[in-house]
Amino acid sequence: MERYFKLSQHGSTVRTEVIAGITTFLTMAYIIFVNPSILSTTGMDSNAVFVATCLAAAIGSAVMGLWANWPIGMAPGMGLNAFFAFTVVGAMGFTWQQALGAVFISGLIFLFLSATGIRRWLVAGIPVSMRSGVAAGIGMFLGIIALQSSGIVVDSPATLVTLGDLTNPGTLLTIAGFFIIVALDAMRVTGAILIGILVITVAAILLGVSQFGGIMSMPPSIAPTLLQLDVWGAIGFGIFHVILVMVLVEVFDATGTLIGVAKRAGLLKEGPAHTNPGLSRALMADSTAITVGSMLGTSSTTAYVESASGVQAGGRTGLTALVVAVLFLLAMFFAPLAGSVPAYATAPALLYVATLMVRELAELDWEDVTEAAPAVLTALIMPLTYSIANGLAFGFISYAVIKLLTGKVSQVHAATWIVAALFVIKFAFFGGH
Ligand SMILES: Nc1ncnc2[nH]cnc12
Repeated sequence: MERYFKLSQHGSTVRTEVIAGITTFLTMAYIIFVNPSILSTTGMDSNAVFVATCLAAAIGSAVMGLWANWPIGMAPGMGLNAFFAFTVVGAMGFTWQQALGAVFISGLIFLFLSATGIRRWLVAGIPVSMRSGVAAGIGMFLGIIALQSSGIVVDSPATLVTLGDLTNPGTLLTIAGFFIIVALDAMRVTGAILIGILVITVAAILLGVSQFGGIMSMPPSIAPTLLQLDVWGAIGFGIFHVILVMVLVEVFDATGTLIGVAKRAGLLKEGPAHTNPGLSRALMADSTAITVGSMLGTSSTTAYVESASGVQAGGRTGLTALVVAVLFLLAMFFAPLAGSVPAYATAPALLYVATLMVRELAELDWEDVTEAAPAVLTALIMPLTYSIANGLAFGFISYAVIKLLTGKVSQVHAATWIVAALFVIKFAFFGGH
């Protein structure tokens, strides 16, 4: 284990990695309940999607751990599942089988881009300033997920967002959990985040704020979605523009998350990011998981920003991801137990990590607005449109345009132009979707 994962070389131990893996899993586990509820709006069997979600997350996280040796959990992504259910099937009228076919093809294209040098060239086109913007934006994205799921921030017809009901017991538990985690982590207590999550879970159950759902249940059948993808139907029905959007969002969602979380873990120190062997392998793991996931019956799998919580808990190697994988497998049998951890308990962990990741903005050269403005825009758009890929899109487009207008075109990488143009085309044809 030590030799395979190079634990001591990364300054980690088996114990730390296990704690990190449990921490990341707990912050991601909501997806095994949320994904079936979103995808079943297309007519997919929600029990089968539950199993497909657990298996896709387990396989993706295992490949990430064993092949890339990075501490990053994978699962079907939010945003990507909504695009699948509400846009491709709901609004455009494709069948869910054809949509799965499109996910499969998008995974193969992503794999092709990763295996050839194209993906590396695309990553090289992300300016250094924007990389800080990505990490900070991911922090703020975690922040809004936490603030919303805990009820601290709620929607408002007048101002879009507003303060929630701070007398709600669940919301108060989140706030208490945040203070517990910050205090424990400041005192360098091992497993601070995990302790915080568990303390709030127990308190929520004791106070009757959330229910204890039981421990075990047998997994349902995956047959209704297994190998149901319709690849030829997808091609035949002219779904190419859907595939293009999927590839664009998958590549930049994954790249953004991987760069942001790996930067936080100190895994991107050597050399430029685009030549980092870990990143190449991580993206191969990502694209493989997308393809496998579509065969099982779920929308695109991606690297999870919530992994930043395990990194904060000390996770530095693939062993963390392998622990996440094992827990997703177990979750098929322990769904009631996993469901007993309420959002109120994981929100404080995500909120704490959010506060840490925004620090990346300090790396910016604030004297040069042609660098700072696109980076800040990248960061702001991520939480406010609930999408990492949208943040990158705004960053790329504004970077290119601002450099053009200020006579600094020579500083713009060719890949930046191409990606900016692709995103403009995407927005022109798909609007906000
Ligand atoms: N699409 C996504 N990208 C990264 N992390 C996520 N966590 C949940 N959905 C995600």
